Formats: sequence, C-alpha cells, structure tokens
Amino acid sequence: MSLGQIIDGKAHALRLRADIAQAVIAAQAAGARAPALAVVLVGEDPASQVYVRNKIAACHEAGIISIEHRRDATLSQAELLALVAELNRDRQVDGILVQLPLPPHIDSAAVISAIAPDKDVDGFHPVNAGRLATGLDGFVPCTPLGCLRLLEATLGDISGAEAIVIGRSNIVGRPMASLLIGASATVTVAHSRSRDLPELTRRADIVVAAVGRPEMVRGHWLKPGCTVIDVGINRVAKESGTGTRLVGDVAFAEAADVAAHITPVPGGVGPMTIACLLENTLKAASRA
Ligand SMILES: Nc1nc(=O)c2c([nH]1)NC[C@@H]1CN(c3ccc(C(=O)N[C@@H](CCC(=O)O)C(=O)O)cc3)C=[N+]21
Ligand SMILES: [Mg+2]
Repeated sequence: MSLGQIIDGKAHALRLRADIAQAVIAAQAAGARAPALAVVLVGEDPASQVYVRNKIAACHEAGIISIEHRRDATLSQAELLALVAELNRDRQVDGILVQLPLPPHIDSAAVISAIAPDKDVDGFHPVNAGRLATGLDGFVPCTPLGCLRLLEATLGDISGAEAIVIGRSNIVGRPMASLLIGASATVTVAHSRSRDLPELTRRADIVVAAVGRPEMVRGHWLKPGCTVIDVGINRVAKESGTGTRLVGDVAFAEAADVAAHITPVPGGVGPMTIACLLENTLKAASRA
C-alpha cells in the first residue's frame, strides 16, 4: 500500500512544453524567427538514438527548429571540434547539444569546452557551471533544473528544508546541489565514499537520488513524509521471463510507503529533462 503521492513528471513536462510553445508563438508574433537547436549525434548507441529522436520530436511540437548532425563513430575529435566551431559561428543556430556519451577516442570535456557558452543549452560548459556555482544567470543542466521545477511545484518554498543529493556528477549531482543552495535549502552531497548513507538520508526532507545504481535507496533510509526525486534510469533484466524493465535509483514500492511525494521511473524526471532543454533553447534564442 502506497501512502506517497506520485509526482506526475510527464504531466508537469507537458504543461511546461505547452507554455514554451505559447512563448515561441508570441516571440514570432513580435517579429523573432523560430528558435533553432543543433543536435549532434556521433555513433550508433541505441539509447542515444532514442533520446535524440524524442528531443527532436519535442522541439518540433513546440515550434523549435531542430537541425540534426549525425556522424559515424569513426569521426575524429578534430572533425567534431570543427563542426562545433561551425555551429558556434552560425547565426541561425541558438542552441547546441552534443549528445553524450561520445565514442571513447573523443575527449568529451574538450568538446563541451569548445561550445560557445551562450549556445550551451545543456549547461555543461565550465563557464555555465561557474555561473551556476556563483549565482549568476546562465544555462542550468536540464536534469537538475527539471528536478527543481518538480520540487517547487510539489512543495512550494523549500527554504530551510534539509536536502540530500546522492551523487556528485557534473551533469546532475553538483548542479543540483547549487540549485538547492540557491533555493535556500540546507544541502548535503553524499557519494560512494560517504559514511552511513542511510543515516544521512534519514535526516532529509528532500532526497535527490542520482547515483546510477538500481534501487539502491531503500524505504527504511527515508524520513516519513519526505519528498523523493529519483533521477536514475537503469535498465535491468525482468525477474520473470525475457526482456528488461526500467528502474530508478530508489526502491520505489517501499519508498512510496514512507515518502509523502515521490517521482516514478519512467514518467518522473526524464520527461522534465526534455522540457527543460526546450526551455533553455527558448532562453538561448531570446538572448540572441
Ligand atoms: N548532451 C546530453 N544532454 C542530455 O541531457 C543527455 C545526454 N547528453 N545523454 C543522455 C542523457 C539521458 N537523458 C534523458 C532524457 C530524457 C529521458 C526520458 O525522457 N525518459 C523517459 C523515458 C525513458 C525510457 O523509456 O527509456 C522517462 O523517464 O519517463 C531520459 C534520459 C538526457 N541526456
Ligand atoms: Mg541533461
């Protein structure tokens, strides 16, 4: 039996996408051209193909032009850097997204650093990471931005709340911690070396799980009435029969018995990531 209210990320994302579509129409009525996002996909990774397809479909629905640049996995780093430089110069391109992961012979950090910071709609460039960490306006990574939007929609003001972020990646954990600090929460960042993670987690009013370990966060780790945001997307073998299913970093059924609010996987954070990419692309176009 579940006590927790399930946070409908899909519904929140659809509302945000409808708002963005309206804003795109309004900007065009005022004489602007449609926002344009360049999406670069290197190689044939099946998950990346699906993500890119979903991003492009969401752009289209919001009136955002997407320009896909597919290259095969043998593309050299120099060739990719040349493509990024061309997109930086292209005045018709507002946002640039280079889908990760890149093939192993390419240095992702070098590619990310080559993107013009004001076209970096992923918010991964060190300049945008620095802007976020210092409280300046810039591009915020889509996944943590989506998590903050869900928290604020669910809880309203979170100032003074105790939050724990489990995971310290540049893509989710660190920027999530910065956003929570900006919202005046009291923030703990835990990771694989943290001592007594269950005890730390039990203190928290807000738990953001972004470790990439299937169902690691257990129900008895949680404070009753807390809010759980599950960033994990783990494909695991089904118990019975063949095929795989998607699970988060949180053991959902037992966590839902303890938490007041919890995001599901799928249908939680993932759809908000895409909606926030559109939000960032609109922002990039508005600043041009
Ligand atoms: N440059 C770059 N930027 C990214 O933002 C980026 C990336 N590379 N590489 C891969 C990750 C992953 N990511 C997701 C986006 C949407 C869902 C999503 O919509 N998930 C759905 C469905 C999941 C499914 O069925 O597979 C859900 O959770 O309900 C998931 C994951 C963006 N990423
Ligand atoms: Mg992201």
